[in-house]
Amino acid sequence: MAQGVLEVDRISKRYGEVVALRDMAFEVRAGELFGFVGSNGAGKTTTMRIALGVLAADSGEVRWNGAPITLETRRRIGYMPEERGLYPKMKVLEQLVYLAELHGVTTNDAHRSAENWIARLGLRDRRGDEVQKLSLGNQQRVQLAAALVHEPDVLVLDEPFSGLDPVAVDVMSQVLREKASAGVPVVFSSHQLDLVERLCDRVGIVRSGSMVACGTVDELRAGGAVQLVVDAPAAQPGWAADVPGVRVVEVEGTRTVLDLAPGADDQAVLHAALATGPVHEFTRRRPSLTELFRSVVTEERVA
Ligand SMILES: Nc1ncnc2c1ncn2[C@@H]1O[C@H](COP(=O)(O)OP(=O)(O)OP(=O)(O)O)[C@@H](O)[C@H]1O
Repeated sequence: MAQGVLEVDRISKRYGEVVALRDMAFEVRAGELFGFVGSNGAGKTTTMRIALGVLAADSGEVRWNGAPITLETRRRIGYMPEERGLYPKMKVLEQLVYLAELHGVTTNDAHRSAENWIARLGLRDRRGDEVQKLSLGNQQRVQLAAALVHEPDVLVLDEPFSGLDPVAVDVMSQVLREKASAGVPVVFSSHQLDLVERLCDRVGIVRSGSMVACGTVDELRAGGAVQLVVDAPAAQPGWAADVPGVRVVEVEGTRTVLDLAPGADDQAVLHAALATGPVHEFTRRRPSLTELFRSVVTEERVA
């Protein structure tokens, strides 16, 4: 039996004519922070709702520890929905205690845990305020506390970082890292790819309802095209256009970033650059997660 693993096994889902998910598959292991990325409408929220059991898949299965998700397992998942689901008129502490109790925590433990997360997430001064009176960022901190207050075995978070200030981003990152280190599988969606790249053990890129790339950031980058960064201050636009197997990705001031097709000759690029004048930098590198993501999304638009 797969212990401490959340498995999403070829789930499909249609909304009428719209195919939201097509054989979506991945797993999140104990102790792992998994970043779930994809363009708007790619299917992230639908996947998370199905994983939590609030939405049924047309086919496929989500398993926790090798068994299909049941009502009982659902209680052990900490979920942060995209449309934040707090009671606006309820006070912060009261609300967290209530939510913990709903998950089966005793009143004493619920108080202890709620106070702990309130302190940890910088909400001490706000614990007696109605949620609706908090700023959006603080409401989001409460939402994270709500996902954590019953000390869940799995964390599924839909865009937990959106709208947070940099300090709150750091606190959120630390909490997620700690939870993962304590053996909790953590999956979260985000459009902040630099953050995902920095934070996650593995990343899944979703396109049109399916997983199109999945692995560590290094594995994904190793699968991307080799890039060259060339700083040739005297070069005119189009200086590399005649070199076979080369595509200009972007121009940053005097630096040009180029994709090299397999088998393309980097020395031919160097010759073309030297023909324009001095060359101050000539570096091979792999694409960043953001660049990989862009190329996946571009393929989506072309397809
Ligand atoms: N209740 C619904 N009724 C009809 N279509 C829906 C419904 N919910 C989602 N969809 C469609 O399913 C597809 C996947 O949507 P989903 O919300 O899962 O994407 P997402 O990756 O979370 O997007 P975003 O990054 O914008 O939050 C989209 O085409 C969306 O329009």
